[in-house]
Amino acid sequence: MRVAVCQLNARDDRAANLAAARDLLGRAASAGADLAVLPEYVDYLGRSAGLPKPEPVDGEFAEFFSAAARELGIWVHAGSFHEVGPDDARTYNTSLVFDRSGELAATYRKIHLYDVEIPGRVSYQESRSVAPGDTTVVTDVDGVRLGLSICYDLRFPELYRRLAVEGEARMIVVPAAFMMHTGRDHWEVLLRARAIENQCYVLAAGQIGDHEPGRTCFGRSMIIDPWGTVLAQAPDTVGIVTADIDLGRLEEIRSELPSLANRRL
Ligand SMILES: NC(=O)CC(=O)C(=O)O
Repeated sequence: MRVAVCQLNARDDRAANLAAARDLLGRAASAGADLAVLPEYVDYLGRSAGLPKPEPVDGEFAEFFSAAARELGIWVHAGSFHEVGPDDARTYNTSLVFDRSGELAATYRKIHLYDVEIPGRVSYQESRSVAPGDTTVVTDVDGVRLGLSICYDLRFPELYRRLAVEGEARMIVVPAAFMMHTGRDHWEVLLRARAIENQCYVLAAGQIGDHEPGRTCFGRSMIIDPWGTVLAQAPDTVGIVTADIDLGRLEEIRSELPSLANRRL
Protein backbone atom coordinates (compact mmCIF):
# COMPACT_ATOMS: atom_id res chain seq x y z
CA MET A 1 0.00 0.00 0.00
CA ARG A 2 1.25 3.47 -0.88
CA VAL A 3 0.30 6.36 1.41
CA ALA A 4 0.56 10.11 0.95
CA VAL A 5 0.52 12.89 3.53
CA CYS A 6 -0.59 16.29 2.29
CA GLN A 7 0.83 19.55 3.65
CA LEU A 8 -1.54 22.51 3.35
CA ASN A 9 -1.72 26.18 4.26
CA ALA A 10 -5.41 26.64 5.10
CA ARG A 11 -6.52 30.21 5.83
CA ASP A 12 -9.81 32.04 6.25
CA ASP A 13 -11.20 31.26 2.77
CA ARG A 14 -13.09 27.97 3.00
CA ALA A 15 -13.58 27.54 -0.76
CA ALA A 16 -9.89 28.19 -1.47
CA ASN A 17 -8.88 25.74 1.30
CA LEU A 18 -11.05 22.97 -0.12
CA ALA A 19 -9.77 23.62 -3.66
CA ALA A 20 -6.15 23.46 -2.45
CA ALA A 21 -6.88 20.23 -0.56
CA ARG A 22 -8.52 18.71 -3.65
CA ASP A 23 -5.46 19.61 -5.72
CA LEU A 24 -3.19 17.81 -3.22
CA LEU A 25 -5.43 14.73 -3.26
CA GLY A 26 -5.19 14.71 -7.08
CA ARG A 27 -1.41 14.86 -6.81
CA ALA A 28 -1.44 12.00 -4.29
CA ALA A 29 -3.57 9.86 -6.62
CA SER A 30 -1.24 10.62 -9.55
CA ALA A 31 1.68 9.50 -7.39
CA GLY A 32 -0.04 6.13 -6.92
CA ALA A 33 -1.29 6.63 -3.37
CA ASP A 34 -3.94 4.23 -2.05
CA LEU A 35 -4.57 6.46 0.97
CA ALA A 36 -4.06 10.24 1.22
CA VAL A 37 -4.15 12.11 4.53
CA LEU A 38 -4.92 15.84 4.93
CA PRO A 39 -4.06 18.02 7.97
CA GLU A 40 -6.16 19.31 10.88
CA TYR A 41 -8.68 22.04 10.00
CA VAL A 42 -8.68 21.72 6.24
CA ASP A 43 -11.86 23.83 6.08
CA TYR A 44 -10.74 26.93 7.97
CA LEU A 45 -7.74 28.26 9.90
CA GLY A 46 -8.52 31.91 10.59
CA ARG A 47 -10.05 34.24 13.14
CA SER A 48 -12.74 32.54 15.21
CA ALA A 49 -15.06 35.48 14.49
CA GLY A 50 -14.98 34.57 10.78
CA LEU A 51 -15.56 30.83 11.22
CA PRO A 52 -18.14 29.62 8.66
CA LYS A 53 -21.23 27.85 10.04
CA PRO A 54 -20.13 24.48 11.49
CA GLU A 55 -21.44 21.50 9.54
CA PRO A 56 -22.90 18.12 10.42
CA VAL A 57 -21.00 14.93 9.54
CA ASP A 58 -23.20 14.49 6.46
CA GLY A 59 -22.83 18.10 5.30
CA GLU A 60 -21.08 19.77 2.35
CA PHE A 61 -17.57 19.13 3.70
CA ALA A 62 -18.26 15.39 3.73
CA GLU A 63 -19.89 15.49 0.28
CA PHE A 64 -16.86 17.29 -1.14
CA PHE A 65 -14.32 14.74 0.13
CA SER A 66 -16.57 11.77 -0.55
CA ALA A 67 -16.73 12.92 -4.19
CA ALA A 68 -12.94 13.39 -4.25
CA ALA A 69 -12.37 9.83 -2.96
CA ARG A 70 -14.83 8.40 -5.51
CA GLU A 71 -13.47 10.40 -8.45
CA LEU A 72 -9.85 9.58 -7.65
CA GLY A 73 -10.54 5.98 -6.57
CA ILE A 74 -8.41 6.32 -3.40
CA TRP A 75 -9.00 6.32 0.35
CA VAL A 76 -9.20 9.88 1.69
CA HIS A 77 -8.58 10.93 5.28
CA ALA A 78 -10.06 14.44 5.14
CA GLY A 79 -7.89 15.93 7.92
CA SER A 80 -10.37 17.56 10.24
CA PHE A 81 -13.17 20.12 10.06
CA HIS A 82 -15.42 22.17 12.35
CA GLU A 83 -18.37 19.90 13.08
CA VAL A 84 -21.57 21.11 14.75
CA GLY A 85 -20.94 20.69 18.47
CA PRO A 86 -23.04 19.79 21.51
CA ASP A 87 -23.98 23.44 22.22
CA ASP A 88 -23.93 26.87 20.54
CA ALA A 89 -20.52 27.80 21.97
CA ARG A 90 -18.58 24.74 20.85
CA THR A 91 -17.85 22.68 17.74
CA TYR A 92 -16.16 19.30 17.47
CA ASN A 93 -12.79 18.96 15.75
CA THR A 94 -13.66 15.98 13.56
CA SER A 95 -11.89 13.67 11.11
CA LEU A 96 -13.70 11.74 8.38
CA VAL A 97 -12.29 8.83 6.36
CA PHE A 98 -13.78 7.86 2.98
CA ASP A 99 -13.21 4.63 1.09
CA ARG A 100 -12.49 4.39 -2.64
CA SER A 101 -16.20 4.51 -3.48
CA GLY A 102 -16.75 7.63 -1.36
CA GLU A 103 -18.50 5.81 1.50
CA LEU A 104 -17.83 7.20 4.98
CA ALA A 105 -15.65 4.60 6.75
CA ALA A 106 -14.80 6.38 10.03
CA THR A 107 -15.53 9.49 12.12
CA TYR A 108 -13.19 10.58 14.93
CA ARG A 109 -13.54 13.61 17.25
CA LYS A 110 -10.33 15.02 18.77
CA ILE A 111 -10.13 13.85 22.38
CA HIS A 112 -7.34 16.01 23.86
CA LEU A 113 -7.85 19.75 23.51
CA TYR A 114 -4.98 22.23 23.23
CA ASP A 115 -5.25 24.44 26.33
CA VAL A 116 -1.76 25.93 26.61
CA GLU A 117 -0.26 29.20 27.91
CA ILE A 118 3.44 29.66 27.14
CA PRO A 119 4.06 33.34 27.90
CA GLY A 120 4.99 35.36 24.83
CA ARG A 121 4.84 32.24 22.63
CA VAL A 122 1.58 30.32 22.65
CA SER A 123 -1.78 31.26 24.11
CA TYR A 124 -4.49 28.87 23.06
CA GLN A 125 -7.60 27.62 24.84
CA GLU A 126 -9.15 25.15 22.44
CA SER A 127 -11.68 23.90 24.99
CA ARG A 128 -13.43 27.30 24.96
CA SER A 129 -14.67 26.69 21.42
CA VAL A 130 -14.32 22.93 20.94
CA ALA A 131 -15.91 20.03 22.81
CA PRO A 132 -13.78 16.89 23.27
CA GLY A 133 -14.59 13.55 21.72
CA ASP A 134 -14.61 10.49 23.97
CA THR A 135 -14.20 7.54 21.63
CA THR A 136 -11.12 5.90 20.14
CA VAL A 137 -11.48 4.91 16.49
CA VAL A 138 -9.74 2.34 14.30
CA THR A 139 -10.89 1.48 10.78
CA ASP A 140 -9.82 -0.95 8.04
CA VAL A 141 -8.14 0.50 4.94
CA ASP A 142 -7.90 -2.25 2.33
CA GLY A 143 -7.47 -4.72 5.21
CA VAL A 144 -4.88 -2.65 7.15
CA ARG A 145 -5.99 -1.33 10.56
CA LEU A 146 -5.73 2.48 10.73
CA GLY A 147 -5.92 4.26 14.11
CA LEU A 148 -7.12 7.86 14.25
CA SER A 149 -5.83 10.81 16.27
CA ILE A 150 -5.57 14.59 15.83
CA CYS A 151 -2.67 16.97 16.63
CA TYR A 152 -2.43 17.56 20.42
CA ASP A 153 -3.53 13.92 20.96
CA LEU A 154 0.08 13.16 19.96
CA ARG A 155 1.23 14.09 23.48
CA PHE A 156 -0.90 11.39 25.14
CA PRO A 157 0.79 8.01 24.57
CA GLU A 158 -2.00 6.05 26.26
CA LEU A 159 -4.31 6.83 23.33
CA TYR A 160 -1.83 5.33 20.85
CA ARG A 161 -1.25 2.26 23.01
CA ARG A 162 -4.97 1.67 22.96
CA LEU A 163 -5.12 2.07 19.16
CA ALA A 164 -2.23 -0.39 18.73
CA VAL A 165 -3.26 -2.99 21.33
CA GLU A 166 -7.07 -2.98 21.56
CA GLY A 167 -7.55 -1.61 18.03
CA GLU A 168 -4.76 -3.70 16.45
CA ALA A 169 -3.68 -0.66 14.43
CA ARG A 170 -0.79 -1.09 12.01
CA MET A 171 -0.92 2.53 10.81
CA ILE A 172 -1.80 5.63 12.85
CA VAL A 173 -2.71 9.03 11.39
CA VAL A 174 -1.88 12.40 12.97
CA PRO A 175 -3.48 15.26 11.03
CA ALA A 176 -2.11 18.41 12.70
CA ALA A 177 -1.76 22.17 12.88
CA PHE A 178 1.26 21.94 15.19
CA MET A 179 2.56 25.31 16.36
CA MET A 180 5.99 26.48 15.17
CA HIS A 181 7.22 27.11 18.74
CA THR A 182 6.45 23.59 19.99
CA GLY A 183 6.84 21.86 16.66
CA ARG A 184 10.51 22.54 16.15
CA ASP A 185 11.45 20.74 19.38
CA HIS A 186 8.64 18.22 19.87
CA TRP A 187 6.98 17.21 16.57
CA GLU A 188 9.46 14.69 15.16
CA VAL A 189 10.47 13.33 18.58
CA LEU A 190 6.87 12.61 19.56
CA LEU A 191 5.94 11.11 16.18
CA ARG A 192 8.94 8.81 16.14
CA ALA A 193 8.32 7.78 19.76
CA ARG A 194 4.71 6.86 18.98
CA ALA A 195 5.90 4.81 15.96
CA ILE A 196 8.64 3.00 17.92
CA GLU A 197 6.68 2.25 21.10
CA ASN A 198 3.61 1.02 19.23
CA GLN A 199 5.50 -0.56 16.31
CA CYS A 200 3.18 1.11 13.82
CA TYR A 201 3.55 3.27 10.73
CA VAL A 202 2.76 6.90 11.60
CA LEU A 203 1.29 9.17 8.91
CA ALA A 204 1.52 12.80 10.02
CA ALA A 205 0.01 15.53 7.82
CA GLY A 206 0.62 19.10 8.99
CA GLN A 207 -0.48 22.61 8.22
CA ILE A 208 2.45 24.79 7.14
CA GLY A 209 3.18 28.52 7.42
CA ASP A 210 1.17 31.55 8.50
CA HIS A 211 -2.55 31.50 9.21
CA GLU A 212 -4.68 34.31 10.57
CA PRO A 213 -4.45 35.57 13.31
CA GLY A 214 -0.70 35.43 13.90
CA ARG A 215 -0.55 31.65 14.04
CA THR A 216 2.36 29.88 12.35
CA CYS A 217 2.35 26.13 11.85
CA PHE A 218 5.44 23.96 11.72
CA GLY A 219 4.68 21.68 8.77
CA ARG A 220 7.32 18.96 8.29
CA SER A 221 4.67 16.38 7.44
CA MET A 222 6.18 12.94 7.61
CA ILE A 223 5.73 9.21 7.23
CA ILE A 224 7.55 7.06 9.79
CA ASP A 225 8.01 3.29 9.84
CA PRO A 226 7.58 1.03 12.92
CA TRP A 227 11.34 1.14 13.56
CA GLY A 228 11.11 4.92 13.93
CA THR A 229 12.81 5.69 10.63
CA VAL A 230 11.51 8.74 8.79
CA LEU A 231 10.64 7.38 5.33
CA ALA A 232 9.50 10.72 3.92
CA GLN A 233 9.45 14.32 5.11
CA ALA A 234 7.88 17.32 3.40
CA PRO A 235 9.95 20.43 2.75
CA ASP A 236 8.65 23.77 4.10
CA THR A 237 6.12 24.20 1.29
CA VAL A 238 2.60 23.10 0.41
CA GLY A 239 2.78 19.67 -1.23
CA ILE A 240 2.70 15.92 -0.71
CA VAL A 241 5.14 13.18 0.19
CA THR A 242 4.58 9.45 -0.23
CA ALA A 243 5.95 6.16 1.10
CA ASP A 244 5.13 2.48 0.85
CA ILE A 245 3.74 0.51 3.78
CA ASP A 246 5.48 -2.86 4.18
CA LEU A 247 3.48 -5.06 6.54
CA GLY A 248 6.10 -7.81 6.28
CA ARG A 249 8.69 -5.40 7.70
CA LEU A 250 6.26 -4.41 10.47
CA GLU A 251 5.68 -8.04 11.49
CA GLU A 252 9.45 -8.69 11.34
CA ILE A 253 10.09 -5.77 13.75
CA ARG A 254 7.30 -6.95 16.08
CA SER A 255 8.71 -10.47 16.17
CA GLU A 256 12.42 -9.56 16.49
CA LEU A 257 11.89 -6.86 19.13
CA PRO A 258 8.62 -7.92 20.77
CA SER A 259 8.16 -4.93 23.07
CA LEU A 260 4.41 -4.83 22.44
CA ALA A 261 4.13 -8.52 23.37
CA ASN A 262 6.43 -8.05 26.38
CA ARG A 263 4.17 -5.49 28.08
CA ARG A 264 3.62 -6.16 31.80
CA LEU A 265 1.05 -3.42 32.47
N1 LIG B 1 -1.96 22.69 17.81
C1 LIG B 1 -2.11 21.63 18.58
O1 LIG B 1 -3.22 21.10 18.75
C2 LIG B 1 -0.97 21.01 19.30
C3 LIG B 1 0.35 21.66 19.34
O2 LIG B 1 0.68 22.60 18.60
C4 LIG B 1 1.27 21.13 20.34
O3 LIG B 1 0.94 20.11 20.98
O4 LIG B 1 2.35 21.70 20.54
